Amino acid sequence: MLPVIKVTNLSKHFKDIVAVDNLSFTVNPGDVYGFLGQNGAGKSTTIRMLLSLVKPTEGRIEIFEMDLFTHQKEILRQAGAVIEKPDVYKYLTALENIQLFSKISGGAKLTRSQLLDQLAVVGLQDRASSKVKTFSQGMKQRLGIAIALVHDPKLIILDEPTNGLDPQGIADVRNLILRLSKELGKTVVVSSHLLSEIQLIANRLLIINKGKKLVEGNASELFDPAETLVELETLDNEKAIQQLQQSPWSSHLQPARQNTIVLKMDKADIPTFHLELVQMQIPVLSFQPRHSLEDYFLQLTTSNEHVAAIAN
Ligand SMILES: Nc1ncnc2c1ncn2[C@@H]1O[C@H](COP(=O)(O)OP(=O)(O)OP(=O)(O)O)[C@@H](O)[C@H]1O
Repeated sequence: MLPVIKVTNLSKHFKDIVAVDNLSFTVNPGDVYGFLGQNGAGKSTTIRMLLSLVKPTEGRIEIFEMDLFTHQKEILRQAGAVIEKPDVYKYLTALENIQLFSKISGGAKLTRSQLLDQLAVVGLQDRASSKVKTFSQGMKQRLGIAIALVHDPKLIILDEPTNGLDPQGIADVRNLILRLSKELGKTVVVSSHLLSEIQLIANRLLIINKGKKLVEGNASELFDPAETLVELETLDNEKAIQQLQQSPWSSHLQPARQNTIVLKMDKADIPTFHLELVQMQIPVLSFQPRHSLEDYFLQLTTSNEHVAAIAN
């Protein structure tokens, strides 16, 4: 399966700020690819580079197996995006807005009924003749997505699409993203600073912090509830790590965080591990299993040690 997006060693520096730092990732056809990081992590800058809105300092972006720098027009013709709040005309109706953007997009001319179908995709068919100024933020967001879809792109890129929406608006956008992927076969890249959001929609995800990749993988593996991270603090961590490295648990060791040793294991193995720590006479100060990736994500994105460990 050839990737839809292949990013290799991408970096962006704004003077002395390193917004994106040697980032590589791939998005496959049909993915809902969650792009996760806290505020300022570099998500928007990366997305802007994918859309040719910002020029990379270094690195390579291939989309649909073409180099973005040499095939910008061909690529962007097959991509749709909503970044920040969608720019819609509030004194025009939803239908007039989509008509206007359809003309601007330069794609095939769509009939009124086709445009209404596009509004139906985002659940706005009943409000086609309402002026956008009467819309909730969530409805405007969905209209923005309808506009991004008007030229029938294969790839949709959404930067924080649920930001500022109420719970109903969030659920509507989430369901829409799932439909775009499952029913219309689109590849969707969606950024968020909330793992809980991404967790519900993405089949693959990338977590970045300070412009660097922390984790990339299949959601089913990363969200596996049976997989647990055990955080361990001992009287002498260095010695404990040496002992663990010489034990059958060595393959479970993860990059250490501040004062803790981290091991990844199946939930069912925790009692045995606990017992063996005692048998190895490791003086444990604290022992904390963490079952949720969310917790791990919060730790990861605040831990410089982990970033350094991964980079090395
Ligand atoms: N045009 C710019 N000039 C200077 N610095 C910039 C510019 N754009 C982004 N940055 C910096 O790059 C870093 C990454 O910003 P970016 O907006 O990509 O992060 P983000 O993950 O999208 O965060 P948010 O969710 O808050 O938008 C930040 O430190 C930001 O201040």
